Amino acid sequence: MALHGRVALVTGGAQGIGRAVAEALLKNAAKVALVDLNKQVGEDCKKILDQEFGEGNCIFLQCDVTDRGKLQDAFESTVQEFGKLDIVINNAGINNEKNWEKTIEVNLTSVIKGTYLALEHMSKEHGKDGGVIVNVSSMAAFLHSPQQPVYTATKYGVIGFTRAMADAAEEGNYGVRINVLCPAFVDTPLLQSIEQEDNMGKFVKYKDVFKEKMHKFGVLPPSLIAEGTLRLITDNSLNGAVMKITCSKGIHFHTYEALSV
Ligand SMILES: NC(=O)C1=CN([C@@H]2O[C@H](COP(=O)(O)OP(=O)(O)OC[C@H]3O[C@@H](n4cnc5c(N)ncnc54)[C@H](O)[C@@H]3O)[C@@H](O)[C@H]2O)C=CC1
Ligand SMILES: CC/C=C\C[C@H](O)/C=C/C=C\C=C\C=C\C(=O)[C@@H](O)C/C=C\CCC(=O)O
Repeated sequence: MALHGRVALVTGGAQGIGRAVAEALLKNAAKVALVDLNKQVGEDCKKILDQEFGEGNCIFLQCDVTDRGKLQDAFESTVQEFGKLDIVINNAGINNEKNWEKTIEVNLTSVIKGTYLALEHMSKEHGKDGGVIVNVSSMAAFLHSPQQPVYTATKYGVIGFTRAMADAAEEGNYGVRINVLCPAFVDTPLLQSIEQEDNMGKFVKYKDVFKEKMHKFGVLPPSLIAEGTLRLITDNSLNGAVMKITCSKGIHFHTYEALSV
């Protein structure tokens, strides 16, 4: 899929990885809807992106992705503003082992909601023209994080759901490719949460262990995650792909043993 003129919706688009993906899309002449809970950061981000890429290419929609109605409104507002929808990045995520139910709601349940809403607006089964969905998991799904058991579970879940949906999309001829992104540690505000008892709960006592792991594996720039995301969007051969991005191997793909059924 070429990006020029395409319309993308990015959840968690106000900062971090989501903002880097939005910037990369705008650099390639796509239109972007930033969907984010944080009104101030989102409006500030839009102002900066408007200055860099010109007005009319980016909108900010304040939305809590856990609120299905509000998320549906965000999809509809995006289509109303730009006339169509081609790309959905289900990126919004939190790291909270204290309020772990919230973590499941944001990191997994809302990715499922976002995927189903994306299909309602892009799939040929709904009379639309097709598109691409990228769901954001983590390397925590390959090197599970004892300090983040529920976060880890959500990221495992995103991979399983996305791979299953990719097969469903192919078998059902949805015209939609669905891929999953698994970054290692990335230099975003999310990393600050490991220091907070409000986020880590009883696991906060392991913050030095966590920091050692970050030192060992390194911390990636958000721009590299954006580069990988654009590859998942533009490479028409990729459906059900599990992209890993690490300091040691850069952008690469996880391969699974073929099922002997
Ligand atoms: N930073 C890292 O080391 C890694 C992050 N990831 C994943 O990448 C995704 C983005 O993370 P970062 O950019 O690092 O985090 P971040 O905290 O810098 O940005 C996340 C954005 O999502 C928004 N958000 C949070 N809850 C929301 C909700 N309920 N509704 C709407 N927006 C909401 C926040 O306001 C924020 O703007 C997450 O899914 C995270 O799990 C994956 C691997 C590594
Ligand atoms: C507060 C930040 C919260 C979450 C950040 C992120 O989502 C969690 C990451 C957890 C683990 C990261 C592991 C990184 C591993 C690597 O960088 C690899 O180079 C290690 C080598 C092999 C991994 C096994 C494999 O590739 O299958």
